[in-house]
Amino acid sequence: MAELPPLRKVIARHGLSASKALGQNFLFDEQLLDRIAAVPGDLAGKQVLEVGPGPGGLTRALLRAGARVTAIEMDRRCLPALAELEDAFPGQLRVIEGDALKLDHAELMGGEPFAVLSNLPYNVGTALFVRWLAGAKGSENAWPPLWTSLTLMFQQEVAQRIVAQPGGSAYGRLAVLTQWRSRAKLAMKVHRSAFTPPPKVMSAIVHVEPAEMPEGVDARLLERLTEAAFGQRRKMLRQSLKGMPGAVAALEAIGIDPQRRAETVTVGEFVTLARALTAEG
Ligand SMILES: C[S@@+](CC[C@H](N)C(=O)[O-])C[C@H]1O[C@@H](n2cnc3c(N)ncnc32)[C@H](O)[C@@H]1O
Repeated sequence: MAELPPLRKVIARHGLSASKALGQNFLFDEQLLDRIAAVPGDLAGKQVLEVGPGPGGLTRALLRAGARVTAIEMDRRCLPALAELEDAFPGQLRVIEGDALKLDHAELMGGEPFAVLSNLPYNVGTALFVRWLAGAKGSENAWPPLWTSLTLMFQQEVAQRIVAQPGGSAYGRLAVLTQWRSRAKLAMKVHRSAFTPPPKVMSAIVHVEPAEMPEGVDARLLERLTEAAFGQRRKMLRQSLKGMPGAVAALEAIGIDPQRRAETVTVGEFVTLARALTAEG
């Protein structure tokens, strides 16, 4: 295996001070990076999309695991460090300079299945996550998607919202829109001190795999439903869903008490409600 210089040396050699504007917080602990790369399971020979490789800490771990990596980075200052990795792992790494929010990932990956691993600025990470959850090419019923798993670093509070169960304040739209056709788990917590510079908040890695798509449910309708229900989460459903034609009658028809609040409604119940409204509609 290629012998690589320590990441801190690479950063110093290429003058890569972390840019606040680009949301850069780098990871240097190679053992931690290897553990993150192991979250999706064996990656040997598999296609991986990494967004925001920066100086390439996670990229190295993925290459060591034998993955075939396509990495999208918008900070051109990082490209020379990434080019060194391309040389060290011939034929295993392809670096694309660009904004991941503006690229068609399925096209970039040649229409082949791929795992996604990423440590991104939190705002970009959440925007991409919502887009990946919408399925291939952002089309709501393109399920299963081309991605086989998403292993993503989030601010811990957002990670908890993704995996949340009913009954608590973390449970909301993000949990329902993730869990209705995916399995999501909190894979590991990452202390803020692991980053350079350390961010203000704690982080966590979430791992998501696509599950079977429930039949007869219009994804857009489910989105509208959760928006209305959680938009007024303290109110009873009969109040918060008043603006959605047929919703209150459908609640009664499927045996959900309209006096309940959104945060008590399970993902399965939201799916049943969306199915009833889809059939009506
Ligand atoms: C939090 S840093 C992490 C870097 C590296 N993955 C690590 O763990 O050390 C995020 C990286 O994402 C890049 N980035 C930010 N927004 C991006 C976007 N829209 N498209 C591609 N890369 C982006 C930044 O330039 C930065 O290198």
